[in-house]
Amino acid sequence: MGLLVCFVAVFAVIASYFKWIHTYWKRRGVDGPVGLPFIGSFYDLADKDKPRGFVLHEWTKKFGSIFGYYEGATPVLVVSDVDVLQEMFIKKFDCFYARKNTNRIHGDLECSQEEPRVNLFAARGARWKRLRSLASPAFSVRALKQVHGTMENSVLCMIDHMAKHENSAAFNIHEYYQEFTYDVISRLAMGQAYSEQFNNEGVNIVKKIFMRSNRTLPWYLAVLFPRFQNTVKNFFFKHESIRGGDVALLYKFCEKAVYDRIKERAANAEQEIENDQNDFIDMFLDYYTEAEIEDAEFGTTVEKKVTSEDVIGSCFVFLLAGFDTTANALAYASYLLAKNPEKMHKAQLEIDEVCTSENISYDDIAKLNYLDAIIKEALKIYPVAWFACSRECVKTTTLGGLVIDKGVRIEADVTALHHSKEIWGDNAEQFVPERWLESSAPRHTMSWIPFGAGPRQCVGMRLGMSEAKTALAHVLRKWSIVAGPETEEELRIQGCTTTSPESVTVYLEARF
Ligand code: HEM
Repeated sequence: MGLLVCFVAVFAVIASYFKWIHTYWKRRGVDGPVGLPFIGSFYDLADKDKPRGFVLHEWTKKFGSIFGYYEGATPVLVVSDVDVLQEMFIKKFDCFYARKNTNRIHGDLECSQEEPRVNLFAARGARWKRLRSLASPAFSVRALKQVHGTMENSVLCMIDHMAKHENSAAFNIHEYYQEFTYDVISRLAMGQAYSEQFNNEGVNIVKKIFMRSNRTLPWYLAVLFPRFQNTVKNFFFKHESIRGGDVALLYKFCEKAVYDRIKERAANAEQEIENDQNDFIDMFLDYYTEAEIEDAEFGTTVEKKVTSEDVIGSCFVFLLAGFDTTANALAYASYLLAKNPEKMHKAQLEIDEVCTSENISYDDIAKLNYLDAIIKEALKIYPVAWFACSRECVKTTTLGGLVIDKGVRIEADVTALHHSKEIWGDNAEQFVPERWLESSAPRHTMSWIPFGAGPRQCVGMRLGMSEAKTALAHVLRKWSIVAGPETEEELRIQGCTTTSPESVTVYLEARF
């Protein structure tokens, strides 16, 4: 009996705590969805078949450009007001330098003793600054020009694979883009020597990681008790939503690649042989140390040093981030082109005029303005990585006059921005690449943020854009992408992290 009373009392305390927490926004005069007891809106936002970006957008329509919800015990603010986003992403970056990472359960992301294997995407504070300063040179124009040949070679291999569909039955073009982007990132980041499209077991592993459901016990526990995230992580370490299953398999690839390279470099150094590798691992390992790194406070200068765990974490995130986003962007662009043949012909004319040699150089790509506009427009209509456009408040401050406490998380409703008639006019939701070529008044910098914004904007943006343009330029030079009876009337979009089309079914018609 005594035990039962205790249990009821503890339950009552927890329930009252959650009830009180769930009035956080109301107490501040901010509207929003009610959500379920304890878990708030987590369940609604964790459905793989209804990506959370769509749910958030429905709420924006109902509650306006600033509203709040609860992910378990954590208040989250959703913003689609351009000035408030500018304040958060840029002006007050010092108070919002952490990305919202609730469900990744990575432990303390600023402390290397707590979480040695952090990656650039999840890292915070001075750790993030250190990793970012190491990664950025790999994505500079100079570096991209150097790797353009390798990337174009992967495009040509994709074209060879696609050729079997020429003037033939409809097929899912998305699969080809997925093989292609995984191939590119494996070659650039992991030192894979040759193209391995349709022969790379990593592709299925990564696809499965992106298609995981978030409705799992460790995630429920982590959102319910954010203060105990680390305990949850340690207890469920081998669970597939943390470091088990496909995630463990992918980490194994990265571990092997990094440790093999460390050994190879040590052997080369002994024999005084110069390193001839030139991928991301090698670039990171130029700053390798076996000593433990003590990252200071955010805002202090960072030393360019990495541990093997940092490098493994970064390779892991490059494989994920470099694969899905660009493949999806290509699939959406292809779908829009198939549905809008007149725009496709316009792009083909531009490609024919600019790309007069067999190879398409980095400089040619820079001249393809209409193709650039097509990809931007595709990312406007279908933002693929809105979940990443988020921050966590690390120092209590204000946003748009509203007090934001440390620990509160903020998400941008990217769809609301990209589809806003106020920003883009009456044709906001239509496919109009021409809008990018008009010299009308410049739009607010937060109107289009498929790559995020501010100092934490996507580090791979240039690589993603140049990959997408090179691939589409080669495809459209050879074929027209044509819609037919099998082409989806509307795309079925899924995913808990990124938004991925289930399939994009098109025909390839030879042009010449
Ligand atoms: C069309 C392609 C891509 C899209 C739409 C995209 C989108 C995004 C977005 C929205 C963010 C969050 C930015 C923010 O918080 O402000 C991000 C971050 C990131 N992306 Fe991309 N991305 C793409 C391609 C790539 C590629 C090719 C790579 C690398 C190989 C990459 C690596 C990363 C990394 C490492 C971060 C974290 C950066 C940081 O926190 O400092 N992305 N990306």
